[in-house]
Amino acid sequence: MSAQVLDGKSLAAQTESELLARVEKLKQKSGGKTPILATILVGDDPASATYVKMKGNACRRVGMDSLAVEMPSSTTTEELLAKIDELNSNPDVHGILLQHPVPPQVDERACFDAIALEKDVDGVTCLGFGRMAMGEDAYGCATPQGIMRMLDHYGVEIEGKHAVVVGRSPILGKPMAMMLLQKNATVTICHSRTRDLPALVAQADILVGAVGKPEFIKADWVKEGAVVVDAGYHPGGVGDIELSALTEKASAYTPVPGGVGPMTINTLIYQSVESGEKSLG
Ligand SMILES: Nc1nc2c(c(=O)[nH]1)N[C@@H](CN(C=O)c1ccc(C(=O)N[C@@H](CCC(=O)O)C(=O)O)cc1)CN2
Repeated sequence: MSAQVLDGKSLAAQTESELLARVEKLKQKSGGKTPILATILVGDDPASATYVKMKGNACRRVGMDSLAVEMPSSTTTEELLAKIDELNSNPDVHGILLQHPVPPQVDERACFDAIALEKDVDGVTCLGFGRMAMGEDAYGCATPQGIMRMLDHYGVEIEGKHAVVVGRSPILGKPMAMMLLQKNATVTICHSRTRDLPALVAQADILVGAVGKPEFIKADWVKEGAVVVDAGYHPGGVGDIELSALTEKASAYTPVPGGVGPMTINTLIYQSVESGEKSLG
């Protein structure tokens, strides 16, 4: 039997029409004000510029505004911290997105953590992560939260399942593992020093590829009937998992493109609308 496609593109589009109505309602209630997402792009990485542009466009599609901040590749940590401080104090800004990666001289963790919790709609602060991991209220990190929203939408059962997350990055693998744990999965986190990765992947009822290497996870490692989530996107339109050979073997999978990527942006926008509602509504 062929696998169910967990279609992030269509779910994101469907959610955008709901968000458009919510923003419209907010405008009426607040005398024409809209939620505003500040996007910060540091340096000239073309892929990052594309993603930030996509985020600005998504804001406009739901009737929100974005405030695009662009800083040169010579930016220092202090300069970026000063900009984040300014945005934290700006009452018209409801969310702040600092695009990753920043140039190497910048202390990215310090800058992420400088974002005020109530404006951390991308879910990148340690405080937000800690609160989420403890089951407290916080905006989830955009990509793993987008994956959780997609699993929920498509009715994928998580409780009691063995979830294997391959990757442990601060804005993907680690929060992904905690979110799955919060939903009562039994979670294994694998990384570059994991021994016998194929054997662990083979145990996954839910497999998340978050390793950042093209087709690193091979189709023949994957258990028959697994739910396969590919959070990678690489040139040539491939993800972290050898997906082409899985369309029959998995029970469900996220395509690349059109799976996790659109849900990342949609979750950022969703959480920005929520933040706008908290302060304008
Ligand atoms: N501060 C952050 N930085 C980064 C994040 C993040 O969530 N927060 N994630 C990635 C990049 N990213 C968003 O920033 C991102 C990557 C890919 C996509 C996407 O929609 N991809 C499409 C295909 C791309 C295309 O058509 O050109 C897809 O998968 O269908 C969205 C967002 C790193 N940085």
